[in-house]
Parts: sequence; structure tokens; C-alpha cells
Amino acid sequence: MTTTLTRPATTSAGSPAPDQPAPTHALSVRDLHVGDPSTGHDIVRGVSFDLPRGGVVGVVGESGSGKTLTCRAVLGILPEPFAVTGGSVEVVGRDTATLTPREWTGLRGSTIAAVFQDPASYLNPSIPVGRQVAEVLRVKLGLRRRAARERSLELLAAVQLRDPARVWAQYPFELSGGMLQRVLIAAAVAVEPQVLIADEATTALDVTVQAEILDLLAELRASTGLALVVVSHDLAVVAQLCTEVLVMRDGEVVEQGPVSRVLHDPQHDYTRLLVREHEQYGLERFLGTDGGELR
Ligand SMILES: Nc1ncnc2c1ncn2[C@@H]1O[C@H](COP(=O)(O)OP(=O)(O)OP(=O)(O)O)[C@@H](O)[C@H]1O
Repeated sequence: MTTTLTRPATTSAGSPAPDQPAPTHALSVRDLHVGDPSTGHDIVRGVSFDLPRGGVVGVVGESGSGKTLTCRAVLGILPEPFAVTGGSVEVVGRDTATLTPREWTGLRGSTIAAVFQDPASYLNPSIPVGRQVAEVLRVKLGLRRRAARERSLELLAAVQLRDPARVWAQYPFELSGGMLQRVLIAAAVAVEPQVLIADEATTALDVTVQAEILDLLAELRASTGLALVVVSHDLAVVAQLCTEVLVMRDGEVVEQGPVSRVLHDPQHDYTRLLVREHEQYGLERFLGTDGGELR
């Protein structure tokens, strides 16, 4: 039996007050600059995109192009010495520049959440994984112990972990990389965020498990209206999941638009290069056969 997640009627922390009109975008990034304010050097320069509710945007580009710093700026967790040096980020209509650290903490994990590569490093090795998901529910939603346990079991089932009761009691070292990433996704969606950032979330997994996790994210999007930002150096991942794509190079967006257009008719030399590199991995099977020849 497959358990699906549905969004409850209650609004999450960080959502606008009921008397305000609902924002059209789950996430709106405008001319974002990220850099070191002490040197005035910007690493990310001028990233803009709108993510509608339930939409999926992909961010691709080579290592060091600024994908992760962009995501961290959106999540309010930039590493020292970086800061947002220009532009704006709105999460469900809230300008994040106006948030206090306390408000940021409330927003993160409730309205916007993330999963990264290397799930093991985000879990406590000495606590059973199910208890860690339950703890998120206790802290963020104030659920009591029994309710948190029941809900965490449902979440483990929803991310298609077989035998959730057994997995609940296991320690991180007892689970495979794919299972750990499912646990992390369960923890990330536990409080029904409206935006989930998956930053190279499937990169470390083998191809079959990677495809299963991508399917899982697509299903969560369909069942909960979750909006997704999918960061990957792998164009095939973006082609499978996203409707819009940003292609980043050296901290700038060199091309962006609908995935089918960008991948079938790339305008920038760098995008052409990326598409060519990925042809050998069977990109066309994600694009369909009637879209013309890949360049
Ligand atoms: N904590 C940090 N300290 C210093 N420099 C950093 C830090 N994080 C990122 N950078 C630099 O910022 C630039 C952009 O890094 P970022 O991690 O955003 O790239 P990326 O596109 O996500 O790359 P990857 O695919 O390898 O994760 C790189 O030149 C990187 O060296």
C-alpha cells in the first residue's frame, strides 16, 4: 500500500495572514547577488526566477558556478563570509530581507526546506532515524510523543520505505544511501513546506535509486502542491523533473526558460556544450522523440 501526503487545511508558519491575497509565487528571486561584503566581490550575480506553487525549476551548471550559494541565500544559510549583497528573495510573498533570525528559523523547515547530497551527514548517527523524523514533528509542530511517532511512520511509508516500523528503529549506518535520502526527504516534508530545494540530492546515488528518488519528488509535488528547486550538474535529472531551467556559469545565469526549449534549442554556447555532453547518457529519452535533433 502506498501512503500519500496531502497538505492539511492549516497554514504554515511564515504564510501571509488570511486577510492578505495569496501570493502567486511560492518563491520569487529578483536580481540576486551573493558575495563577500568586506571585499565587495560578488560570486553570484543577477539570478532571477519565479517559482509558481507546485512548479519545478531546475538549476544546472558546472562545479563552482554558484548553484549552492544561490540555494543557501534562498534558505538564509549562507556560509561566512558571504551575504546577500543585492536583489531580493520572496518566499510565499515574504521578503526575506525583513526577517529576524528567529523568523528565519520559523520559515525554514516549515515553509521552505531542503535536502542536500550526503544525507548521512545531516542525521545523528546515534539516534534511530524514525525518532529523528519524529523529533522534527515535536519541535516544529508541537506534536506529542505518540502522535509524532505515528505521523513519522506515515511519512516513512509515504517516501516508500518498505517496512516503516523496522526502518523507524534503525540507525543511519544500517541504511543505504538511497534509504537515508528518503528519510531526509521525509524529515524535510514533515511540516508540509511549500518549497523544497533539492541540491544535488541524488548525485551520490546509483542510477536506479536516483530515478526512484526523482519519481518520489515528482509524486510529492503532485500530491502536496510542493514547489521544487532542483539543483544538479546533470542535465538529465533536470530534463526528467523540471518545467523551467536556469543554466549557470561563473555566478551568472547564461540562459533560462522552459526545459523543452532550452534543451532542444539552446541559444548559449555553454548550454549547447552541456546538452552535447549529456547526449551520450540518453537525454533524448526524457525529451521524447518528436522534439527534433539535439544539438
Ligand atoms: N564556504 C565557502 N568558502 C569559500 N568559498 C566558497 C564557499 N562556498 C562556495 N565558495 C565558492 O563560491 C563559488 C560558488 O560555489 P557553489 O558551491 O555555489 O558552486 P556550485 O555551482 O554549487 O558547485 P558544486 O556543483 O561543486 O556544488 C565557488 O567558486 C566556490 O569556491
